[in-house]
Amino acid sequence: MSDIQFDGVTKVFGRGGKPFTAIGGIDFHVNDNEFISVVGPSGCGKTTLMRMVAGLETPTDGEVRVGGEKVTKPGPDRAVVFQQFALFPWKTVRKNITFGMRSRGASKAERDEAVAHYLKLMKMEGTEDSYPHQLSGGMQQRVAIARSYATDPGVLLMDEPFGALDAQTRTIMQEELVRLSHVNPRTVLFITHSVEEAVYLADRVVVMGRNPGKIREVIDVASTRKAEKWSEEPIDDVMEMPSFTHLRGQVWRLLREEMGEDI
Ligand SMILES: Nc1ncnc2c1ncn2[C@@H]1O[C@H](COP(=O)(O)OP(=O)(O)OP(=O)(O)O)[C@@H](O)[C@H]1O
Repeated sequence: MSDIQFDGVTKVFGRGGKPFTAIGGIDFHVNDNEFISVVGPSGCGKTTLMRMVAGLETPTDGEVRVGGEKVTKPGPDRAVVFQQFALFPWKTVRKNITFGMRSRGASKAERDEAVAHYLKLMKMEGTEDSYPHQLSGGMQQRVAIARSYATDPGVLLMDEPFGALDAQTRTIMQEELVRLSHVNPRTVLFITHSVEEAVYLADRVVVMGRNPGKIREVIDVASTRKAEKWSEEPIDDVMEMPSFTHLRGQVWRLLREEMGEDI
């Protein structure tokens, strides 16, 4: 089980000698294998929330539990994918993908199998021996995603993973992530500034508000996706469906209210 439980999670930072409440008491449950997108105005605490699940930041009050265990430090059960690809430039694609597996003591046969499996899923066969600088930005990010899956974490934490990609590559990556999450379901927290991306990918979209950071509303997408068979259609067609534009409008309205004078 890799569910995530937030219980009264509060984070206070010291800023300029004064306490600043970045997250003001969040209670929320992410189900095992559920895909959650998180949207909200800049500075509402999305990254801070994710860092607390990753164990890179400790709540000032309350607690985060993953699979029932209180998070106190980073662990192999939680993989993080950031906007910057964060590959090792001096290692080949193969070695980048298997990095976490090696430190876990996986055998060569297991590593070879994982490389073949994920490169096939990512449509990147034949790039095993390439170095990151020989790949496009989209390909590098696919390797980063393959690496995070290869360590077999229960929870994937993605902070604007497609933010640095051009629009076309981003669309391809979104489709691939949906495909991957069918073949290889994981509990995912996905931060994005794109409302379309949030709605397209998620089972539920969490809209956050700020001052202090809190959950404003949670919007269910999974039931609509299933009823309208989104996964059988190409992304461009899904984004034109009334069921999609309705949900997108709902998230937009909430965000607009939260952003107030900023837009
Ligand atoms: N280490 C820190 N020390 C002090 N303040 C911090 C620290 N980290 C984050 N903050 C503050 O906490 C608030 C939330 O930051 P966070 O990066 O989590 O927001 P965000 O929603 O991810 O923003 P963005 O969408 O712009 O990336 C911001 O006001 C930020 O300045």
